[in-house]
Amino acid sequence: MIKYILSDIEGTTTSISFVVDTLFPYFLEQLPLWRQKMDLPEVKAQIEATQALVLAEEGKTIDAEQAFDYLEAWCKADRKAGPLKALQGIVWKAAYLNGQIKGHLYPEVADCLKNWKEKGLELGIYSSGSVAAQKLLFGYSEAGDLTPLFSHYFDTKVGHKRESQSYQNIQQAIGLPAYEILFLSDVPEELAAARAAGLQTGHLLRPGTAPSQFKGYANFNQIQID
Ligand SMILES: CSCCC(=O)C(=O)COP(=O)(O)O
Ligand SMILES: [Mg+2]
Repeated sequence: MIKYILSDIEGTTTSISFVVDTLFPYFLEQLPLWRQKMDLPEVKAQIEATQALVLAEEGKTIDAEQAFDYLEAWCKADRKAGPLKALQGIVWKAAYLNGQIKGHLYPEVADCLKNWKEKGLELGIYSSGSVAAQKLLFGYSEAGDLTPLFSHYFDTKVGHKRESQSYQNIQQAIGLPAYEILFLSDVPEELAAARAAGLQTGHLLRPGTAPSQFKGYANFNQIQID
């Protein structure tokens, strides 16, 4: 019996277009201003993390300006790199707080999440977006503040989404048997990794997503929890 629903964000609760056509352009537009703020501790930490990642991956030592160039290029390439995701969360914060951006949700998502919670299920999020960015999206969503619904938020600090060890780490953090956790995502490789860790899986087939070997659902209303 399912006791916990763990959901992906982009392509599952939220359209890919919101991320690619609203969030990423806002980040890229604001990035030149943040180059001027590279001494802020939270920005400096992500520059240093970018420098460490480039050194590890390419054996190259880069300065802070070059780190910003990498972050810009990674955003344009939709690379799910930890320092980029952390900086995006920092940059997006102002736009959520001043109402310029509201987190997109597919129409049935908020009500389904509330119904599941009322039925006694626990809810969690696992996304490549940073935990801070996840809380902004659900805290300032089109359906209001949904953050009280969630017991846990996981990002790639727990591991990458296509690796089964990440789901084992999540299962241990949640403290329920793996078969009582249902993971929802639009990406079959993520579902395969979750299944390998013993989780149940559901493939969200939002417009533009192709079916796979995993049980598919056009939207959250189709997911029956007994
Ligand atoms: C919650 S932050 C906005 C989405 C984002 O940047 C991202 O990388 C989402 O990836 P997901 O793992 O939710 O498909
Ligand atoms: Mg996704």
